[in-house]
Amino acid sequence: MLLIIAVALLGWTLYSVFCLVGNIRRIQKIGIPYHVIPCSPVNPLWILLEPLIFFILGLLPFEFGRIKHYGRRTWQFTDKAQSHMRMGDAWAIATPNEIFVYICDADAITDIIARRADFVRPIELFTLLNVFGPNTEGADWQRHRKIVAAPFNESLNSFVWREALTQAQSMLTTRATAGPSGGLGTDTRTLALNVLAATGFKRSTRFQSAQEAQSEDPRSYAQSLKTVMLNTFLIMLIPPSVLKFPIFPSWCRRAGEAVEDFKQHMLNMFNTEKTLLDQGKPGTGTLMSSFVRESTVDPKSNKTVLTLDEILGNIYVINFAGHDTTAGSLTYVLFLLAAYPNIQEWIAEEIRTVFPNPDRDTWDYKEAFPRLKRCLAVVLETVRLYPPILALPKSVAPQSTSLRLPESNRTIVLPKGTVVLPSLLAAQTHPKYWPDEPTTWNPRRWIETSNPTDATTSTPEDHLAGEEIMEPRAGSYFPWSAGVQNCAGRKFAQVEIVAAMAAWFREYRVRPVREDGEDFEKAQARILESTNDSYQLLVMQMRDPDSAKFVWEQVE
Ligand code: HEM
Repeated sequence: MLLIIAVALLGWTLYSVFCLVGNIRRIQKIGIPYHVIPCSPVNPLWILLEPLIFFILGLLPFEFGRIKHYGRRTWQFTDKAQSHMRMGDAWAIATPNEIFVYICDADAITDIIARRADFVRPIELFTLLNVFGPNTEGADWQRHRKIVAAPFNESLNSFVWREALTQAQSMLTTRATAGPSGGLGTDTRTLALNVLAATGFKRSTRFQSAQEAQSEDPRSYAQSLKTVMLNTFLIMLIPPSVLKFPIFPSWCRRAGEAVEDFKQHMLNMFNTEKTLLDQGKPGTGTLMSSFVRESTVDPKSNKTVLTLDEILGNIYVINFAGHDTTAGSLTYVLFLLAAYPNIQEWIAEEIRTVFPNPDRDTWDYKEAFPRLKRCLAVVLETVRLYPPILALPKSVAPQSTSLRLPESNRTIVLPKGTVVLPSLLAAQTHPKYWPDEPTTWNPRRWIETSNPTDATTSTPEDHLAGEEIMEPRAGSYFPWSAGVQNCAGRKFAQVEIVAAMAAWFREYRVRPVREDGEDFEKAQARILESTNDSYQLLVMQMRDPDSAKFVWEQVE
């Protein structure tokens, strides 16, 4: 038995070395600098064992190439534009399975995003997302996208606005009464989940602190969704039916059950919508109504436009894509604002000007949102430095394809199957596109004054009215991706975070609670350090946003 295992291991190692050498030769033919790592950082087993592998690697007296840096899934987060500054606008990583080519040339990135037939989404890298139903690309993706994107309109955004104001107000009341306390990460997750459930699926939920939520039925819609979202990675790696086996600890079994509970809630919603539509009624006007309408049989082709599995898959993707991303961004926003009180004052000036009346019921989305440019600048700057998604992989689909790199005035030829990555965080922090302290969080960089007024005579209203959001160069900023495959929920997220900021900062300020002997600078450095202590589960997020303590102080 041991001999069979040893032979299999040796065979696998030799095969990996053979593939790796082949991939190195292919990169040498492309003619770009490269690094070699012995295992693909997107291999699920590698991801699962990452902490153990890096612990063992840390004990070794030598290093395999640059594996300690490039072997981590999140290496881009610490690297930012460093590798591109060292190796130029195109360089590669060779692994036994894939060649990853990183590109940081704004025009070339725009080209990659536009050439959808040449650079396709490698859905084999996204198979983990197929928990409730299939993920798609090509013609199938187009069919889904039309249906998924349809309900993301201004009427939904106005709903998001209202719900986010209500949830943020409740969060503020809870926190202001609690006094100095932690748990901010849990609060922002609750807020984001409640906004998503209410606007997308008409499941209005009252904001509850972590303690209150413990008493809620774990099988309710909100609680099962919360459990699914908190355990997404586990659920994607181990089938939920297997997770329910008694050999697993209770929290794993609960995660497996939550998938079934959530599926049952979605099926109930599906049936309710279907009954309403069958009765000739308009449906509840949610994302589910839109999907159910499309699940009917097309009389021309006699085919169902969306199958039930596809509907469940889409709902999962929206929940997954819309929850962690927005919750994480809200958390970064609050930490960064706590670290930069001057920016709190800067946005508060705008919020008070836009809303002279403190009564939130009078705050109208259509009238106010376009005027909250400083608040939007905070969102844009936060996802510039802390994007939830670090990489937007594309795979070369034809036999080979050429890519022009205008900045270094050359063209490279990429073989079929190469994974090409527009370097999102590198482009967003490269000094060639962001010359002014590119790695410092500074929302003011987003504001241009189109019509400078005389500071001594103009009113704050005049001054604010002259402010415009700066338009970054195409290909140098794409946290929501770009082109036709961009994020369907971009404005949803922006409206939600801006509304929450307006609700919080008109009358309140958030301050870090100082630890023993700390002055403000030390507290600020500690808070910024926790934003940089981030990791990637499915999207980037702070490792421990709950332990830092904050206090909310009323200023008016
Ligand atoms: C800060 C917040 C957000 C960021 C930075 C973000 C970013 C992204 C990115 C980069 C993609 C493209 C992924 C790829 O091409 O592989 C994407 C796709 C998507 N996002 Fe978002 N997202 C955010 C919030 C949301 C929200 C709130 C929703 C919905 C409520 C949402 C729904 C989607 C959907 C449905 C897709 C798939 C689009 C498609 O394939 O056609 N996102 N998002």
